Order: sequence, then structure tokens, then C-alpha cells
Amino acid sequence: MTPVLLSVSKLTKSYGARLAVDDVSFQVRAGQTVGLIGPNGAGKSSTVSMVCGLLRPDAGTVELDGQQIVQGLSEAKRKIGFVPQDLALYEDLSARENLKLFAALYGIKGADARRRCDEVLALVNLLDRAGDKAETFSGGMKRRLNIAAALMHDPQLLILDEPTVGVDPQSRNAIFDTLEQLKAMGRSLIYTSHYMEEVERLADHIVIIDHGKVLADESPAALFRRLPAQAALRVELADPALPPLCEGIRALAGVKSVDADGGVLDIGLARGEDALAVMGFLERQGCRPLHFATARTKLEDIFLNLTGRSLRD
Ligand SMILES: Nc1ncnc2c1ncn2[C@@H]1O[C@H](COP(=O)(O)OP(=O)(O)OP(=O)(O)O)[C@@H](O)[C@H]1O
Repeated sequence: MTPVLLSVSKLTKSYGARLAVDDVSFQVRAGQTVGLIGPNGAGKSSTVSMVCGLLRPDAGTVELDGQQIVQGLSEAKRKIGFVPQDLALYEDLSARENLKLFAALYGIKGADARRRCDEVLALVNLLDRAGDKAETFSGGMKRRLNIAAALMHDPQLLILDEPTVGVDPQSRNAIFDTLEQLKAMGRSLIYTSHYMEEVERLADHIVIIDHGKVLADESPAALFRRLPAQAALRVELADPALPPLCEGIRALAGVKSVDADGGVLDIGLARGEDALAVMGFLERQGCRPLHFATARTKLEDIFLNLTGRSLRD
């Protein structure tokens, strides 16, 4: 197994009486992408702000490569790049001028700064707009420039706090391309989001957080295995589904749940193949499906399964 790069241990943070982060622990291995997922107000931003040393925890520690992250300047913090939710750009400066400012903050000068500007602008696909002022950029382009800024000092760990909020689809794809390239370059990422499909696309490991607490800390495959149904079948019948029919389906091996709404049956299955048994049963009962469709269960349902609420209620 690859070595642990970041170790977050028992982080706790309250704002007055509100306990925002409650004993949060997780790890990021070298080259790993960890998705930190939870609904609005779950404590994701507070957690990543503490990981970056921007917010002082009430308790707990953050270690990167064995060095503790604390507030203020430190060598360990140089290994982190942070892309906050709020954009930190000078609107009346060009993309390249903005990046030069970030380079100066990290002591990168002259030819090195120019070369690094070009590299990161290429990574976020903005090289052709290098000379344009940030104020002329779309929201998504500004966010990509923000990612470029966080990459100027070539950090080992890039932390992105909800990078696709308010972003157009084109920039969203460009952001994913950039993150996939960084992954291929062996960088580690922490990505916060309340969109499971985004986290699912990128993450090797998922940490689910709700009301400041970690509910799950697993690989996507392990999370899938926790879902009672792995596949779904929707059948539309000519006749309204009758309760005895539902009972019969429920009794079949591999059927995890049956919901009937008029003539439409939504059936949760242990495996995709279990759909065949359901179709056979319906045929034997003389039911003629007007339409049917199979689907894989979405990881999105794991939050519902863990909390009884949907991720974006
Ligand atoms: N500076 C602050 N002062 C008081 N309460 C705060 C502050 N920052 C966050 N909170 C509260 O702490 C809780 C966690 O907030 P946090 O921003 O960490 O969650 P989040 O998961 O990042 O949410 P979002 O997706 O909306 O950004 C929320 O109840 C929030 O209202």
C-alpha cells in the first residue's frame, strides 16, 4: 500500500455553541484522491480549512508527511495547494499577472515563474487567455484560474472546496480534465462536494460527513457493497399492480424492495441478473409489461441509506 501523506486525527471545531466538526479523522495516501462529501453545512469547509492551517481546531491534529500543520507559515504548508470556495483573484489583472503574484508569494521568480505560469495555465486550459483580465472571464474560467494559482508552487496535495459550484458545464469538464491530469501525475487530491456523481468520478476513497461527523470512510466499491440493492428494475404494467403481485415479487430470491405506484413497479435487486427471475415471475402470472428498464443503483443512495435523508434535501 502507498504511504500515508496526510493524517487528520480527531479534529473538532465549534462556532459558539454550534459543533461544526466533531471528532473527524481520515487519511490521504500518496497519489490518492479523497472525496469529502456531505450536505450543505455538514462541516466540509471547516474541516478543509483546518487541514490547510487556515482555521485553528479546538482539538485534534493534522500531519502532512509526518509534520504537523499549524496556523502561520510553515514548510509543511508549502506542500498543500488550497482552492477555496470564495475566489481570490484581482479582477483588473490578467490571468498571468494574477499567477505571478501567487508565484511571488512562494518565492518563485524570473524564468521559473514564467515557465510555471505557462505550465499551470496549460493544465487548466487557459493558456490562450493568459493576457486577458480576470474580469473578462466567466465564473468557471475564474475558478480554473484559481486552481492554477493553487498549483503555482507545485503542491503534493491539492485541496478543492466545492470547485464546481456555480460553474458552467464546459468549465466543469475542464476542471475534471485538470484533476484527472493531476491524478495521472501522482498528485494527491481532496475534493469536497455535495454531488456524489462528481466524487464518484474522481475519488479513490470517499469520506461521508454529516452534522460534523464521519459516517463512512471507504472506497467507492466498499460503499456500493453497503447498499442493500445493487441494481434496479422498473416495470410498467398494462394493469395496475396488485398487492398480491408485489408480495410474490418480494418473495423472489434477490429482490430487496418493491415499490408500486399505479402500474409502475420499482424493484431493488441484489444483482442485475436477478431481473430475469422477476420477468419470469411476471410472465407466469400473465402480466404483460408495457415497458421495462434496468439500472445500476446510484452511490447517491448511500447517503439516504445511512441517514434516511437525501444528500440535497
Ligand atoms: N465562521 C462561522 N461562524 C459561525 N458558524 C459557522 C462559521 N462557519 C461555518 N459555520 C457553521 O458551521 C457548520 C459547518 O459549516 P461548513 O461551512 O464547514 O459546512 P460545509 O459542509 O462546508 O457547508 P457548505 O457546503 O454549505 O459550504 C454550519 O452549521 C455553519 O453554519
